[in-house]
Amino acid sequence: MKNEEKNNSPKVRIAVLGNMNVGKSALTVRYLTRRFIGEYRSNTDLLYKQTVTLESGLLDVEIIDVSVDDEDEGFPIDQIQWADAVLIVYSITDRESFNYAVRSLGEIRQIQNGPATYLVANKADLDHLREIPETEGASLAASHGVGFCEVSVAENSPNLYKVFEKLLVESRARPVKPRKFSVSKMIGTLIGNNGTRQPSVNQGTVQVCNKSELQKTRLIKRRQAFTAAASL
Ligand SMILES: Nc1nc2c(ncn2[C@@H]2O[C@H](COP(=O)(O)OP(=O)(O)OP(=O)(O)O)[C@@H](O)[C@H]2O)c(=O)[nH]1
Repeated sequence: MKNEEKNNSPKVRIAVLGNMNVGKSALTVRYLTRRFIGEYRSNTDLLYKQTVTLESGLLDVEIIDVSVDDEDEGFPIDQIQWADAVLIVYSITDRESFNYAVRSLGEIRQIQNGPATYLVANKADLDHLREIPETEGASLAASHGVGFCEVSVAENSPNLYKVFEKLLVESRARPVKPRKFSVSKMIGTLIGNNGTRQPSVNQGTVQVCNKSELQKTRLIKRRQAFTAAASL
């Protein structure tokens, strides 16, 4: 945590939130590595760290891929309060994932000085399986005053990069967020204190958060295999 405290470069934290199987991991990994990983299920939060280049210069970005599973019914308020920006993802083929997005937007709305938020409808390539018209997503976003677009992570929609950039730029323009938790304490809570070995994500890192040691070990091994395949 010492490094965390010493690092003075600008930093933005993004939480990627959405129901199961909507493509949160695929979206995050696509943004960070430009690669599409087809099979990427996990039941553990993952924290990605990477330095990205914006027009305004270098920016340290941390992205938490928030895991949702059947037993995990509560809204992940800690992760949302930790974040400067939230990207809510649903799948156009899955009405339940849209309902989850509706609930999440409602929860975020109740947070005072809440995070910059964007709504993303994924799997636009599966139009033949569509359950949610684009207009419905757009009007949901408009009713909460947040940005919206449809993307296909599989087909590498240019819009998905624009969404992350908009959130980063918007978060940078906001006053520094008064944090309820110390950064060190919050990161410690999210990732545990054993973050000694971090596999690389295309010059960034990924850390497993929260769950059992067995899951951590298994997932780190999967990520190492992935990063070996995905490094440019
Ligand atoms: N057709 C299509 N499939 C996609 C797209 N994005 C992701 N997928 C697939 O959707 C499935 C779920 O993707 P994940 O990235 O694991 O989704 P997730 O939201 O992280 O899922 P959880 O781990 O359950 O939280 C995988 O089989 C992906 O290959 C897309 O744009 N189009």
